[in-house]
Amino acid sequence: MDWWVSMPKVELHAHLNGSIRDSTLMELARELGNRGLVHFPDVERVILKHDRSLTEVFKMFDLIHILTTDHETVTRITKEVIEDFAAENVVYLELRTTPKKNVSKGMNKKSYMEAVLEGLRAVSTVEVDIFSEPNFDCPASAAIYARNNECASNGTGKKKIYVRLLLSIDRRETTEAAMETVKLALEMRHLGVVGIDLSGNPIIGEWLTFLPALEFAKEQGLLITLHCGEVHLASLVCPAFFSVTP
Ligand SMILES: CNc1ncnc2c1ncn2[C@@H]1O[C@H](COP(=O)(O)O)[C@@H](O)[C@H]1O
Repeated sequence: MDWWVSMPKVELHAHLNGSIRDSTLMELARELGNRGLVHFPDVERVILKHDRSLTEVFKMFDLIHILTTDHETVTRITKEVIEDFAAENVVYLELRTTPKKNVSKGMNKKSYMEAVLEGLRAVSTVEVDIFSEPNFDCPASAAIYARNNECASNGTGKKKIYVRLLLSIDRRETTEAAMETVKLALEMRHLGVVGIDLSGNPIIGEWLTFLPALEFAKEQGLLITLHCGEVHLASLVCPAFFSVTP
């Protein structure tokens, strides 16, 4: 195993829908293609393209969101993403995702997050710990070679990954929708949710739209992460972000 793979790692910036396996995206696209809902060759081209511009990145996310609209798929990608990070010896993962509504699939923000939690429970290659304080006192290698090691989790012989969740507010959302996400995060605090993220296309939306929800989150003790500075114009409002001291 390459040393950089075997080295225990902390991943603090993973977007669920930005971490899906290409093979899964292709499979989902092919299924929708077979049902006539997308034109598979076009989707395939987008998925396999490298060196995307920022605009193309956000078009890609719109496409991915078309492929991952139902609860089962959200559960599947969550499971796979955790297993993939664990396979690369990530021992602590902060996974962020935007709770979504999709009336045609009977999905609301809460049921979306329940599907994510179901994905955490479905992970089989590694023990997922969303509750306990991370303990990195065990030798780093214990996280990797947990078998027969007293640092191994509950005698399962599996290595362990600590996972914490952040709920993202998409810059396309309204103040009310942002507030709904914060309230959901508060409701799910005992389930590994530690914070709120503001993300999405930086040229869309106004900082003031999200401020009430972010201030409320902060008052309630949630941690906050903010995407800022990806494009020059949007960078100009970054100093305002520090009023909520992420
Ligand atoms: C390039 N840098 C970035 N800047 C800003 N937002 C980003 C991002 N990369 C990803 N996202 C945000 O994460 C969503 C996908 O994951 P989820 O559907 O939430 O799981 C994107 O739609 C976007 O809102």
